[in-house]
Amino acid sequence: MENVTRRHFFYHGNTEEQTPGVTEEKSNCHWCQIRAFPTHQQYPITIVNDEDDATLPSNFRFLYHSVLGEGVEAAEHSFRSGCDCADDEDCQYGHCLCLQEQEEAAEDGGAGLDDVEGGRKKVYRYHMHGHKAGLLRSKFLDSRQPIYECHDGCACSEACPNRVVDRGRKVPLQIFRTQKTGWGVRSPVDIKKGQFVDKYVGEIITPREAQRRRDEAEVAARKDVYMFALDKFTDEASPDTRLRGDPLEVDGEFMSGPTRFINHSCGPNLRTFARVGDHADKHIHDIAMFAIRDIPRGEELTFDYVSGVHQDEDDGVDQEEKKQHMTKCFCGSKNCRGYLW
Ligand SMILES: C[S@@+](CC[C@H](N)C(=O)[O-])C[C@H]1O[C@@H](n2cnc3c(N)ncnc32)[C@H](O)[C@@H]1O
Repeated sequence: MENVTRRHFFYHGNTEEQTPGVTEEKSNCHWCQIRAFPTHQQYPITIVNDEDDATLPSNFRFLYHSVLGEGVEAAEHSFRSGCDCADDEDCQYGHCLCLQEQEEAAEDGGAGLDDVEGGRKKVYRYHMHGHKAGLLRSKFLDSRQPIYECHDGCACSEACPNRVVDRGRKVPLQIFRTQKTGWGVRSPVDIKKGQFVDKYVGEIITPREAQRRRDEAEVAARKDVYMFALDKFTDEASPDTRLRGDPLEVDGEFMSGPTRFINHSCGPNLRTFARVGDHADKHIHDIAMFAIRDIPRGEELTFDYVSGVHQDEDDGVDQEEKKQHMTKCFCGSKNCRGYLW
């Protein structure tokens, strides 16, 4: 048990007057932090270690939502907009305001435009009906296009089929001690191909702050594994000035959710997707993780840390010399590339 948890284990219900320091202890306790998640009863996060005496880093704090760092702001209310589809069924066609750019992106990238029903183009990403409802459709599992969803600024209901990430995580997760790669994550329930698992949350920071943190880190690449650039909509020609220049980044090293403990695999079972709700918040878009195949309960969840990043083998540096400074990959998959970075 973690020291801080052990200290206040018997004083959970006590007030500060009864047990001075209890408030601070609770706020630093990982168990109290995950118990405070609104999804705790239905989809709890658990932490187990059957391998050694390690505990989660004491300077780590669980977050349910990302927090905005200094100099980072969400859009003003007057810039916000949502769709006006009064009928949830309508949020699958190209005329839904939330999906209009998805249609354009689909035309650009070739993945997305779909069936035409009664002359109306269906552009939704998720299965809408039947036992697959809510699952990302197979043809998009390889897509690099962002996912556009309806949100609380829309006229459709909370049950709208195009609000999968918006409704949040629907699977319990367990952070567990692995044999070779520190902490990892698994689920005590089966996860279906195309199912949304969770978002990567953390502190959203400016590019300047991100660079400062990299410079401060002993090994920049080691810091990089906790940082996600929110660059999906970066465009020098964008009329939205927040989308020009270097993007904001999410740092999950010291504040994040359970996905911060997901390890890398060269043959992963999850993939990350950029997801946006209100289009005014593209600069702080979500990083959403979906299963790319059926995952039986208990199997470790993994994603490819360097997916889509071109690694040049012939960069002029002696490969053997380079390997001495690289981190060995223990993913064990048959296509393992051997090194993390
Ligand atoms: C984002 S963290 C994942 C959680 C981490 N295992 C922990 O205990 O906090 C990334 C770090 O986990 C380790 N790791 C993740 N995947 C790995 C792999 N396939 N092989 C070796 N180490 C891995 C590396 O130390 C890496 O810097």
